[in-house]
Amino acid sequence: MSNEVHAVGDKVEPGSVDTVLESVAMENGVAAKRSPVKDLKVVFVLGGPGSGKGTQCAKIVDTFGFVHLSAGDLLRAEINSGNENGTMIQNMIKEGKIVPAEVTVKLLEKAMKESDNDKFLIDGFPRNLDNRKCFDEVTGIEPQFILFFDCPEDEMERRLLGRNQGRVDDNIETIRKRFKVFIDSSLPVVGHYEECGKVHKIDATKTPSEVFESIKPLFKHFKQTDSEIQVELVEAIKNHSIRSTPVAA
Ligand SMILES: Nc1ncnc2c1ncn2[C@@H]1O[C@H](COP(=O)(O)OP(=O)(O)OP(=O)(O)O)[C@@H](O)[C@H]1O
Ligand SMILES: O=c1ccn([C@@H]2O[C@H](COP(=O)(O)O)[C@@H](O)[C@H]2O)c(=O)[nH]1
Repeated sequence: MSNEVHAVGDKVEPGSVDTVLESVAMENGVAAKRSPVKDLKVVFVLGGPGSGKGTQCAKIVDTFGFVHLSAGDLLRAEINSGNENGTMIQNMIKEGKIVPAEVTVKLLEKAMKESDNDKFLIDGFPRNLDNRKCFDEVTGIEPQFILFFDCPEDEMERRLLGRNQGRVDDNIETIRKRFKVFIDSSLPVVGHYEECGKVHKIDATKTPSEVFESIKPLFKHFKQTDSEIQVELVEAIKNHSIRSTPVAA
C-alpha cells in the first residue's frame, strides 16, 4: 500500500489509501471530510532570495508528501491570469517590493482550501511582520516550525544571476533591492519565530543534496509508515461504523 499523500490533480493509484478511504466514504453515503483550514500543518520556508528554498521544497515534496506553495509563484500566476491586481503585483515584483498582505494571504488560503492534502510548505512567506499577522488572523494557522536557509549575499547573488528562468527580478539592480527588503523586512519575521523557539537554521551554502540531508530529520515525523496508515484506516472505518449503527428502538 502506498503511503504517499496526493496533491490536487495528482493521479490516484487504484488500491491506494486514498481510493480505499474514498470508497469507504462513498459506500457509507458520506463525502470524505476535509480538515478546517486552521487544522492544516504548515511549515514556513524562509531565507534570502536565491538561498535555495524552491530547490529544497521540491525535494521535501517528493520525500515527505507536502504540497509546495511558493508565494512568489502564486503572485506570478496572478499576473498571468489577467486579474485586476496583476499590474500592481508585476510592478511590485519588478521593484522587489512586498505585495500587500491581504492579496498574498488570499491566494495562499485559496490554494490550501482547494488541496486535498493537509501538509503545506509555504515558501517565501511571511515576507514581513504584517504578512505574518494577516496570515494568522485570516487562517488561524500556527506554523509547525520555520525552516530558515542561511546563505551569504555573494553566493545568493551568484545563484540568482545564473538561474536563467527569465524572471523580471533576476537582474543585479532588483536583486540588490530584494536583499535590502530581506534584511529590513523579512529577517524580523525570523526573529519573531526565534523568540518562539520555532526556527531551524540551515547552512544553505552546501550542495543541494547535502542541504537536503541536513533538513530530512526535521520532516521524519511527518512521514507515516504503511502500518501507521493501516491503523488510521481501520480506526476511521471503525469510527464510521459506530456512528452509522442505528440505535435499537
Ligand atoms: N545548494 C545549492 N548550491 C548551488 N546552487 C543552488 C543550490 N540550491 C539552489 N541552487 C540554484 O540557485 C538558484 C536559486 O535557487 P532557488 O530557486 O531554489 O532559490 P530560492 O530561494 O527559491 O529563490 P527565490 O527566493 O528567488 O525564489 C537556482 O538556479 C538553483 O538551481
Ligand atoms: O509573500 C510574498 C512573496 C513574494 N513577493 C514578491 O514576489 C517576489 C519574488 O518572490 P520569490 O519568493 O523570490 O519568488 C518578491 O521579491 C516580492 O516582490 C511578495 O510580495 N510577497
